[in-house]
Amino acid sequence: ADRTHLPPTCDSVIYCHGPLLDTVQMAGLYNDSKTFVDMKIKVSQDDTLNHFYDMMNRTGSRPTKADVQEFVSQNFDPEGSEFEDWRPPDWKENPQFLSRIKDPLLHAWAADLHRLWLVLGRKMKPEVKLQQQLYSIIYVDNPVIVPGGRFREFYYWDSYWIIRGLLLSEMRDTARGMLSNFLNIVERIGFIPNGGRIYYAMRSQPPLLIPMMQTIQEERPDLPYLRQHIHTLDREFDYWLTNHTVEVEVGGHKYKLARYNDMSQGPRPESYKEDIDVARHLETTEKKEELYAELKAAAESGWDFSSRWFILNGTNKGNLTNLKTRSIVPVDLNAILCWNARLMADFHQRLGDPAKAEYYRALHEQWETAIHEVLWHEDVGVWLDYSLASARRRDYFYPSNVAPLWTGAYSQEKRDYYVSRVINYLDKVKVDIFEGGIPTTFEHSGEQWDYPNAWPPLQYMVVMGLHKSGSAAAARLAGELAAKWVRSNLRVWSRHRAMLEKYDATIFGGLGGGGEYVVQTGFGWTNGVILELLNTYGDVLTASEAFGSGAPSSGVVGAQLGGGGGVATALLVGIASLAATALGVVVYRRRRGLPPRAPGEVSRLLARGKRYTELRSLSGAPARQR
Ligand SMILES: OC[C@H]1O[C@H](O[C@H]2O[C@H](CO)[C@@H](O)[C@H](O)[C@H]2O)[C@H](O)[C@@H](O)[C@@H]1O
Repeated sequence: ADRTHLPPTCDSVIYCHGPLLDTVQMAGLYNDSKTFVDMKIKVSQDDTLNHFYDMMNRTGSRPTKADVQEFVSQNFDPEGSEFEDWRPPDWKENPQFLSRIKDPLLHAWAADLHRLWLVLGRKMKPEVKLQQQLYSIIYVDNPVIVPGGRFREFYYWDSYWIIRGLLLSEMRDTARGMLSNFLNIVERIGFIPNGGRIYYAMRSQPPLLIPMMQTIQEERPDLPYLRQHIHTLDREFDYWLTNHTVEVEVGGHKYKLARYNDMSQGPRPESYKEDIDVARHLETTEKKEELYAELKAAAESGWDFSSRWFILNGTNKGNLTNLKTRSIVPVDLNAILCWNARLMADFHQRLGDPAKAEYYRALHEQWETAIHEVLWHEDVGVWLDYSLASARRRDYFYPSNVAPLWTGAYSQEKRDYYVSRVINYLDKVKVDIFEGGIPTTFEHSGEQWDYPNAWPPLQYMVVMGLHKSGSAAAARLAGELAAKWVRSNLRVWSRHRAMLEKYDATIFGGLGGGGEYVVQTGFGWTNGVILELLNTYGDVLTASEAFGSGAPSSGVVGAQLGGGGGVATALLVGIASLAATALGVVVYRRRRGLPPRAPGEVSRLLARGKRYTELRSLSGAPARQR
């Protein structure tokens, strides 16, 4: 397709396209390409460009790295220059939800996480509003809570979990301020960009604005606020309907479903060199542009990057050059949009607009039908992504396969049926045998949204989907998965005093990795998810569990000991861990009705120093390739 008529990622000839960006980013001055595009221009855009061309003339258009570094130092202030000190005024000690957390260790940890909002709050200096052209940050009136680390600005889908966490912390003004920022941005830009920088302004992220409004309304109903902003919500929904839907024909019927997309030219400015390098082997500009579009669409999905978006000979093998994000209809995106339609019908009903309510009700029904007809698979017992390229399902495990349970995007009359099939599916793929959480995929591509990484929003979707499904078996599984996630996060916290953006599913207390930047700490959505799990399970959940319960015991012992050093402690932890793992194998197999392992088999594996990871091969799950 011809993409030459499309606009660049944004107008700025400094932050989004043009020779200056190309020269600086290709010089590779920083470990992280995002550093440069987050810097503030010292003087004016025109002066900066003049200084750039002076430097190019001086060096015969072949500047050395040192020349480029000097130019940047002279013309730009460091990243993060747009913020001033800010303490959220609505932060207070001891919000009520803490009292629901019975276990003293978990209680103390929750109080620490509540305190982290103070660290992650960002308020823009007034001059940012007056001199937008000197910054890449998108100005918003209200302070925000950011994810943390290199993510110094708001992120669209992250903010859903952040806002929920803030409400538990009784930080209503901050939460509502963030929602108001988003509503204001939809009015200014027409949709919510991936994140709060102009270089993100041509793509979005999973559409959670309408659920954010629902979250705020649920916590404290405010009809006038809803009325004031309902048209903005209409606009956000319409953006997705207009720019992201495709027609899918199955069994002679046509259905409308959504997929991620991109309508701009050029590589991602924040990962400029990385994208140019991936596209390097392609001969034509047209082919390069197609690949850039796939990269940007993958970033829009929030799963940047993942084998989930690879298509190679009809499989999910390959690498970034095989990205075909735009050709895949994802379960989670459609589950979220179906939910959006239901919420919008409800909002309009509450506001006394039956015509609009009916419009969204019809859309919701169509979406629900399409999800069932195209994405649900009776033989597998779950929803699966759909490939537009091959007109076939993509039968791979992703936590997002069960997203319709979370968003309620299925016929409620058949609830028990869907729920029991999904539990069987999760059991079949052995989703609960991983020591550190649910892995993102079973493919080890080296990308960050792949095995063995485990991401907070995905744990949340599965746990909450099961938790609220009304089935006792589902609730039990939800509780087990939640306990494992909470304890593994706690393990990392007790060792490193850090909350991470992602973890390693295969190691209790394991750190996430892979992808194009190092694992980040902070971390907005991680804290939000843990706070909500602690709020949900705090009356029964403990930081450790007694032996023999089938829970992952190996790391729990360490967490109890606070990850302390010393040979004796390490030995104790080691012995207890081996015993617990052996016991875990027995319990795991018994619970699933599997015959016990041959005598000595488990101890032989344990003696080889392999621990819980081996449980996966013992039970048939893929082995870790790292
Ligand atoms: O700079 C690379 C990419 O970084 C972001 O993606 C990752 O972090 C986000 C913030 O936590 C998260 O929303 C996203 O799911 C992560 O993959 C950014 O969103 C991407 O657009 C960007 O290319």
